[in-house]
This record gives sequence, structure tokens and C-alpha cells, in this order.
Amino acid sequence: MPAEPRPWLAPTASTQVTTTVRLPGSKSMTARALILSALAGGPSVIERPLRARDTELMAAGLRALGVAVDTSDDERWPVGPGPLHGPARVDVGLAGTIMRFLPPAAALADGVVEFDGDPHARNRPLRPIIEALRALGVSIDASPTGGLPLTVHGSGLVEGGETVINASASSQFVSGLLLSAPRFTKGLVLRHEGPPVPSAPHLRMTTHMLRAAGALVDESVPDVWAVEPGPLHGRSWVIEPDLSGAAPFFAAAMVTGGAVTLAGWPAASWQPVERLTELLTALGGDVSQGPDGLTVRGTGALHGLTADLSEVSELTPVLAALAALADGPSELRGVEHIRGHETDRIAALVAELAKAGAEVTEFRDGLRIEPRPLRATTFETYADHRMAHAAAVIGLAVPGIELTDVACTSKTLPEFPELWAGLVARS
Ligand SMILES: O=C(O)C1=C[C@@H](OP(=O)(O)O)[C@@H](O)[C@H](O)C1
Ligand SMILES: C=C(OP(=O)(O)O)C(=O)O
Repeated sequence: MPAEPRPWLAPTASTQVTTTVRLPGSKSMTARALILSALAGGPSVIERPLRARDTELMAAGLRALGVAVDTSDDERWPVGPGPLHGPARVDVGLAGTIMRFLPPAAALADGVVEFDGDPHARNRPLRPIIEALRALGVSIDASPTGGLPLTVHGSGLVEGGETVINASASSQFVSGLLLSAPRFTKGLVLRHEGPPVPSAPHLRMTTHMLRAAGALVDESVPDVWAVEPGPLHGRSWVIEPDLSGAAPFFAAAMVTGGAVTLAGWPAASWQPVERLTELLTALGGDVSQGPDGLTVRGTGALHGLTADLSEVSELTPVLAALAALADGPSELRGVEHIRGHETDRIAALVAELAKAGAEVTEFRDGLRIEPRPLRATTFETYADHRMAHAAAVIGLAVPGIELTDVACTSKTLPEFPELWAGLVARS
């Protein structure tokens, strides 16, 4: 069950926010490390994982399938793979990573595995991955809408081979299939046909991590991924701090003209730090990397931004919040698929930014924001952690932004309200 809604008045910053934050590991890397460790031939350890609803539900789902996942220590999760089996029930919560990454692994189990999640999880797109799994020899019952609830009838093996998918609604369809593909009898050759696949950096994270676990992956042909059948190795995964989770904290530096350093940022990253740097720089920030971590400085200027966000679409809510506080108009496009995220994020942003006083135009694939003097309002969060982040960013500059629910941030960062309050208190 999702956490009980908790209304929350966003704190307003009276001075610059200048601080160093330590944030937990990347949701996306933790999810991949859990799946790859569960499918490996020997034990693994996940260092500095993200402990949040999405990753705890993933660990619980794998445990239900017979994998030993020990999450008792915050810093180190040992994973002991075992034969995957049903019967099992998996609660996906509202996590795209679970509903798309776990069914292909469940297809390798011997027995029946049932999946369901939060009410809105049933609206999130799933049909393309279900159809691809069926084409690869897996027996699945899905709801008539093509999504959750679904039942995978695992036979202990997946034939695999070649298939076609339209992954324009989510890169996670591709990632989910690739992560389990080394364990398919014939491996996998997956070809995407349709409008572009979003979130390319997440696909690169998938192929990097597969190779790091010993898989042979060929992605030399655009929109085609080939994974050889073969063993995955157990290993130690060191999870980087979550860059998307850091975005609202960086935004706090931009809004207040301060500086926020993300501690523990690695010299080389598997997350799209270059793209985030370009975007924050265009908005007027200054981004640098040094021994202390990754630092974003506000320069006092906050400019409008015209950008295609398809590669980093999960940043849209926080960037839209910055755009609403900028000195000129912004157009954020290329993200039609975020209508299928935790909520219809385009519609949600249009509605809530307009309530706060911005002039907003809705497009099928994004929004245009004309900044206006903003006012106090009740900001609906739609059970979406990143809508809560966006509201908190606006609240730094606009007194009286009341979130209908801040508990939804537990999806990826349960300590968000306390960390955020500490940030403003220290400023
Ligand atoms: O693979 C992943 O870990 C993710 C891929 C992206 O999904 P979409 O391609 O559906 O946007 C991203 O938005 C999501 O937050 C995490
Ligand atoms: C889209 C997101 O999540 P999910 O992994 O549930 O798709 C997100 O975290 O912004």
C-alpha cells in the first residue's frame, strides 16, 4: 500500500541555499543491480543502494521468487541467487522499473507469478513488453486493458530469439527484456519499430551494467539490441548517488543564488550528468565537478529554457518549476511519454503551475511556460514524487505552496521532507 497522504507546507528560503548534500543511490542502478544479481551464477553485493519504496518492493518481489536479498544494512545489500520459482505474488507499487523489469525474470521461474500494484499502476503502459514476452515463448494472462494485473506462467525457461517491439512509450520495455535476456535459451535480438525510444541514457545504463555482469551485448545497429545467451557473474555493484533525485536540490541553489554540492559523485558516471549540466547551464546555473562532488551554483540569473527533454524526461517536473520562476518563457518538449509516468505529468504540471499563477500552454509532447508573479496555492501532487519535488522548488520562492501530499516522495527518497527542511533551515 502507498504511504498515507501527508499534506505539507513547502518551506520558503529567506537567504541563499549553500550546502553539501549526501543522497542515497540511484534508483535505476539499484533496480538493475538487483535483477542482474538475482540472475547471476553466484552471490553479489550492492553497495550504497537506494532504500526507498521502489527498491524495497523490487527486493521483496525477488525474495518471493526465491532470491536471498538481505536489506537489513543500509550500506550493503548481499544478494544470493537461487532457483527462481512460483507461486509468488509481486506488488509493483507504482514502480515502472518493477512492472517492466520483473516479469521477464519471473518468466524464468518455475511456477505462477502474479503482479499488481497501486491503482494508478494499472494505467501505466505495459502491453508492448507483454506482447514481446509472448512472442518469445512466455505464457502471460494480462488484463483486457493490456496492463496490470498480470500473471506470468513460468515454465523455468524462456526460449528467446528475435522479436520486434514499439518502445516509444517507455525505454523500460527494452531494458526489462535485455536484463533477463542472457538467461534466455537463445538470447535475444530485439528490434524497436515506432517513434523514437525515450531515455537513451537509461538504455546505455542497462547495456553497461549487463556487460559489467559478463553479458555479451551488441547495440551497434540503431534500435536493435542483441544479447548472447550466457552466464551472468555475481559481483560487487557500487551505486552512484541518484542524479534525478539530486535535481530539486540543485534547483534550490539556482532559485536562491546559492551553491549545492552533491557529495560522493564519481569521476565517471553512468547517469546523464552531461545533459543535466547543459540544461542547468542554459537556465543560468554554473555546474562543476571536483573532489568534493558535483556542484551547482546559482548565478542570480534564472533564464527561460527551450529544450527537448526526451533523453532526461524524469527531470521535466523540476525543470518546469525552474521555468515558472525564470525571467523569460520556456518550452519543454519531446516528452509525450511522460503522460504514462506516475501520473500524466504534462497535464499535472499544466494544471498546478496555472493554479500558482503561471501562464501555461499544453502540447501533446510538452508545455510552454510564461512566468508570471506566482501566488500561494494548494499544489496537488498526484501520488507523484517528482510533482512533489517541483512544488517544493516553487515553494522556496513563493510563500504558501501547500502540497496535498509529501509522503509520495517515499517512492525514491523517503527522507525528502527532512532533507529539504534542513536545506532551508541551514540557509
Ligand atoms: O530504466 C529506468 O530506470 C528508467 C527509465 C526512464 O523511463 P521511461 O523511458 O519510461 O521514461 C525513466 O523516466 C525512469 O524514471 C527510470
Ligand atoms: C518515471 C519515473 O519512475 P518509474 O521508474 O516508476 O517509471 C520517475 O522516477 O520519474
